[in-house]
Formats: sequence, C-alpha cells, structure tokens
Amino acid sequence: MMTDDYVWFEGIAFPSTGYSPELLRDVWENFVFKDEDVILLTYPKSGTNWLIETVCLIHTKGDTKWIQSVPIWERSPWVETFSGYDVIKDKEGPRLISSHLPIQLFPKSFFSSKAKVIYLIRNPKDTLVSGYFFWRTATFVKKPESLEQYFEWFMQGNVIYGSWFDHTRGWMSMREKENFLILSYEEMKRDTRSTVEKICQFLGKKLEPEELDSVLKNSSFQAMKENKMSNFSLLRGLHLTENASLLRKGISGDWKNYFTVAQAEAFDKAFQEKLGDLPPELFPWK
Ligand SMILES: Nc1ncnc2c1ncn2[C@@H]1O[C@H](COP(=O)(O)OS(=O)(=O)O)[C@@H](OP(=O)(O)O)[C@H]1O
Repeated sequence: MMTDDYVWFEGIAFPSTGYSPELLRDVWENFVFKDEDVILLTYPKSGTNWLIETVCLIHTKGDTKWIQSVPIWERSPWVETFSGYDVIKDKEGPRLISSHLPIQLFPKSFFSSKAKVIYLIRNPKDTLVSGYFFWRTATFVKKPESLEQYFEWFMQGNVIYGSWFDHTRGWMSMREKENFLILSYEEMKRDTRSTVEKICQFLGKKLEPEELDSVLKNSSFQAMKENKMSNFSLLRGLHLTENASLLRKGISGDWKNYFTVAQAEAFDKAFQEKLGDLPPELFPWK
C-alpha cells in the first residue's frame, strides 16, 4: 500500500484529510476529559452514527430539533480531527464526543476521569463489507479496487485506525470498568428498544414512554437516511463522491453476500488466533 495516501501516527494510518501527526500527539497527550463527558467509541463502520443519533435523541428526550438542524459531526465532534478538536476543547458543560481511536492513542486524561464511554462493536465481517463500499466513495482514503484487495488490507490492519483485532482487544480490556458500556450493533438491530433503555440507564436519563418511542422512530435507518444532517449528503462533493451514502443497507450478516467460503474460513481462523481467549459473549454475532 502507498503510505502517502494516509497520515501515519505511531504506526497507525489515518485519513489524509483533517488529521496530522502533530494533532494526534496533542490530543493524546493534552486533551482533558471532564467527568461529565460522554464518549461514543467505535472502530469505523460499526454503526457509530446510529449510536450518535440515538444518544442525541436521548439527550433531547426525543425532540428532533437538534438532529434536524445541526450536522451529526458537530453534535458529537471527533476529538482526533482538526474540526472536532477545535469545537470540543473550549466547549462548556457536558460534551458528547466521538472517537475511533485505538486505546493506546486515546487521550491519556481519560484513564483518570469518570467520563462515560459507550463502545459499540459490530461483526467485523460486516464492518469490513461496509468499509469496502464506503471507502470507494470517499476522497480521503485509498480506494480498494476489489473486495479481495480490501479483505487483505483489513486482515493485515493496513486500513485507517489500524487492525480491527488490535482495536477490539485494546478496548475490551476496559470491559469491567463501571464507566464503560459495551453494546453490539447486532443487539441494537435485534432489540433496539432494550438497547436504548440500557443506554438511558447508563447515562442516568429517564424518558417517558412516548419520548422513548420518538428516539426509536427518529433514529431508525429510514429516518436517518432521510435526515440530511445525518446521512452525510452534506459531505458529497467535499469528502465524498456524489453517489456516496452512509446508510447503505443497515443490516446484520450482509457479509454472507460477499465473502467466499475461503475468506470466511480465513477470517474465523484469524479471529480465533487473535481474540479466541476472550469471553465469547463479547462477540454476540457468533
Ligand atoms: N439507523 C441505523 N440503523 C442501522 N444501521 C445503521 C443506521 N445508521 C447507520 N447504520 C449503518 O452503520 C454503518 C456505518 O457505520 P458508521 O456510522 O460507524 O460509519 S463511520 O465509520 O462513522 O463512517 C452502515 O452500515 P452498512 O449499511 O452495512 O454499510 C450504515 O448503514
């Protein structure tokens, strides 16, 4: 892979736009979390924006004004990007903050703070397929020419934010902490209501039944696809091509339509080798 398609920091690739090694170091060493911050943390293409939309709606008790008037990346800015860091660092009061950073590059202040993290994990085979289709429409990452090629990059960790396996192992080490909630895309799909209730409980938010209904309705795949503040259509022609769509299919198990038997077997073997010692309940799609 050509290295000049990315920004590199501590051996991890980042998108070529919006990041720099100096910024990543500054965020890592100097960004100060506040105890009342809520951090939405994922490996790319795990359902991050669905989580952000849901948490925004929980904050407004189902009112849609915020999600319909402010772009999703401004509601929960990305701490590791120039645009996000600038907005967050001087913001007063409780903050919603997004990040895809691996644990070893995450702002050091987090580990002595009470800031809450919601970590959303997704079947990595679906994450891989989602990434493959999305990066083909992005102007800030090297475009994979085929799924075969992207499969190789993903397995080697030669993709933005590094290896899914390393990222997952790193963050899973926090799983016993009480300020750390792990959710999966699959459980969120299977039982969205219970998952949203779990988030409310974790955040100490009490919603009336009709407020919860509004959260569910307005964070659905269809509602997000129609919300121009959330569907990334504002980024077309800027960081994305004109046909780009964040909301592609929004289903679990789509990998079965794309992986060969050999790829599925190679993936399972790598998973077993790299993460097979972790409790299987952490990976509920299996
Ligand atoms: N509301 C809702 N319901 C179900 N699924 C949803 C929803 N919103 C986003 N998505 C799906 O999440 C995938 C995009 O992941 P991310 O938001 O993590 O992308 S990013 O890394 O932040 O760019 C991408 O998955 P794929 O459809 O499999 O590509 C989106 O469709």
